[in-house]
Amino acid sequence: MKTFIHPSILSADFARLGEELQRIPDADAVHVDVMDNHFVPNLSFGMPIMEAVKANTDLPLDVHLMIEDPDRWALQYADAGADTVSFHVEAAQAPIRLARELRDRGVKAGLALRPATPVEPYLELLPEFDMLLIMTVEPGFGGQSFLDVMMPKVRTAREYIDAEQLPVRIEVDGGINAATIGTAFKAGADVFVAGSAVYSAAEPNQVIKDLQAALS
Ligand SMILES: O=C(CO)[C@@H](O)[C@H](O)COP(=O)(O)O
Ligand SMILES: [Fe+2]
Repeated sequence: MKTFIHPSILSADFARLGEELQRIPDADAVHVDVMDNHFVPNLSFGMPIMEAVKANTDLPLDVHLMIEDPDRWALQYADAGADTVSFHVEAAQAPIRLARELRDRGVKAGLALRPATPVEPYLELLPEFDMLLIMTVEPGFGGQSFLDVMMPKVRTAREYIDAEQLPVRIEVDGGINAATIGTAFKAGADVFVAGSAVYSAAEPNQVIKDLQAALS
């Protein structure tokens, strides 16, 4: 199975964002965490920073919206040059309509689940999506510990996606590092977000290479 490492710039130095983006040349995409202080108890950044990120990297942008009312805001991120826009099903009014609007714009649609949200009710929606984002920490902050208890959810999703032969990736987000990535991979994930593991290191790109090596 092809795998993808997506560093999260949430743990980057925002004062030097342009340079930070140049420090991860072996990343498969940049994970962009948008938080509104309502859906999660933290505020990160919105469209101006999204535009600055877009202007300072050629890597695809994997946008993770942790916001209320994504139906209202998600298309702006698509129009600003996202490769993928993931929104939380707990916050969306009309997830299928929104996924179709994103895909109509040529942008991949991702369905994100908080840790306490079961996957089973949403499996049949997956043909409408390109990615399932399974949170492996409570959304809101970088640097938290990986939740092993999410692995049955990843396995359930992997079994369904394989049985139905759906071209849907499974992204795990939160607490991914050299010690946890193998657990998530064995459960069936193929996209791995890593924020603090990458950006707290002296050489972020070496961490990306180490994570890739751990998967091979
Ligand atoms: O969406 C989120 C947090 O809500 C993540 O994308 C974090 O940014 C990942 O950070 P680490 O757990 O890897 O430090
Ligand atoms: Fe994220």
